[in-house]
Amino acid sequence: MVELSPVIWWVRRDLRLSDNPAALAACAGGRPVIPVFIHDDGVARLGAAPKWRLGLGLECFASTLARIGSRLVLRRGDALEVLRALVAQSGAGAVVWTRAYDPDSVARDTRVKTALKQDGIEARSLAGHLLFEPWTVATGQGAFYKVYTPFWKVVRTREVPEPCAAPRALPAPATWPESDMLDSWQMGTAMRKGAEIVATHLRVGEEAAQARLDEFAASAIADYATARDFPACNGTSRLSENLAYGEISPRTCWHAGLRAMHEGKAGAETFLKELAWREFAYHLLWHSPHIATSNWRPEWDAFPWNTDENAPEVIAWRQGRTGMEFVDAAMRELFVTGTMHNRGRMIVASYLTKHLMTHWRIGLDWFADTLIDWDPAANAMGWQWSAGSGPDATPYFRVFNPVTQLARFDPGRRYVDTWIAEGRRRPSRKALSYFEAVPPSWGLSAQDAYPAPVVTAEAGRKRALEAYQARKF
Ligand SMILES: Cc1cc2nc3c(=O)[nH]c(=O)nc-3n(C[C@H](O)[C@H](O)[C@H](O)COP(=O)(O)OP(=O)(O)OC[C@H]3O[C@@H](n4cnc5c(N)ncnc54)[C@H](O)[C@@H]3O)c2cc1C
Repeated sequence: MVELSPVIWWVRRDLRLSDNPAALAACAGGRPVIPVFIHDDGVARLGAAPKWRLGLGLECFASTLARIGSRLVLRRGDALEVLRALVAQSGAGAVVWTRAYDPDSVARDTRVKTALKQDGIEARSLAGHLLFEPWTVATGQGAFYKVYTPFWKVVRTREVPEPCAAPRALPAPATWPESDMLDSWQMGTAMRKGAEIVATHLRVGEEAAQARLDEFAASAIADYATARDFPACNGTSRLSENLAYGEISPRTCWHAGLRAMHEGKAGAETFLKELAWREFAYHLLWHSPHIATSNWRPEWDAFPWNTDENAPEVIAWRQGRTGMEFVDAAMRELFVTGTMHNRGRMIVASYLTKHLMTHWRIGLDWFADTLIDWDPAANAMGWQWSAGSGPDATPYFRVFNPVTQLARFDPGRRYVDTWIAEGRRRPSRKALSYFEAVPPSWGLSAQDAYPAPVVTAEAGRKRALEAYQARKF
């Protein structure tokens, strides 16, 4: 019997079988499916933590595929060259993938699609990473939304299709193309010894992601609207880690939120609103890709930001040694767990860009290196929102005071006591693990004295506001 020509499923940030339209499209015609992940420049450029976490996700996804009689082929190189070589080796007639929306991926995918079509290969990209394609949400005038609230008003009433079922099997080709060994990619090299510590906080893979969603929807979602603001509470879903690698689909999360809402769980609508913030971030990135690299409002180019990433106060910020407990606790949480509570992200970003008057790009780059849930859209929007330079941003003159924020959102000081060791008689295990995770070259010890503020809340605010008032725009 003549074997049907295979379909290549180009796996990217969609490490799941359930609700994966690209996976379904690949096996729809009963042709053999060759799942392939390509380590290209985009992967090479990833920061230490997301690259390492991606490697763990790939390992897990390869086992998922093996359980249904398939494999994950790993190849390294330029995406188009790799795909062309695979087509030639396997006789594949089609390539399918899930769409990405960041400018580099869009440019690469456009080039790949055009070239494959010219080669006579069917090349199809499908939705799957978002609830709504960014170009399908538009104002009455056909423009894109720059402010979240009207965006939310439009998308909240939209029908989100139910998640689709996972394929039970992916037909295997008669001969599997050769594959790199994942270990040879050394995805975790830049994490050094920190990996061992961060690893204890991860939940990797599709099953873990679904379990996380189920647990959240069964309990914490009810109090989410208030508990989500208190970093000492386990009040949020923590799904950003899995959404970042596509280990769960946003539709699956959305429908779990809708069900919880219909069951009368009070916090469910707020959860849907947060999922819509993720959509909004992609909406902005798609329509104004420069948000990832430069001030969304160009007048901010003239602002006197500090751009020296080695300035002592910036080093103190990165090391969680600013002397501002809320800021330091959050920066240490980041280093030990690979994530940071949203309240912490807003406070450390405000402190860096306002109290320390440092360019948001320095913070954005640090997050891109250290966050296991790094997301190109949410990170860019979060930093520009915090700095005041973005669309729908918090105004620059609204300076988060890290001292009053602490009193308000960590009234029992559980969060800061969890993460700061210095000066405590019995520091927590997590606070101590920070000193195990950091590079020895930082020269930090739990026995050090806790530092005095590099800039106090009042002095930093005054300096930031003076600079803002003296601005030429
Ligand atoms: C400076 C800054 C940088 C950020 N960088 C990232 C990043 O790199 N990756 C990332 O996923 N999020 C980022 N965020 C957004 C937010 O902090 C995280 O999504 C959230 O803390 C993840 O925790 P969770 O999964 O428990 O969220 P939950 O509160 O359970 O929310 C559910 C989901 O909604 C989405 N969401 C929630 N809040 C936001 C938000 N403000 N913006 C966009 N999506 C949101 C996330 O996908 C999240 O998983 C950033 C925020 C700021 C202020």
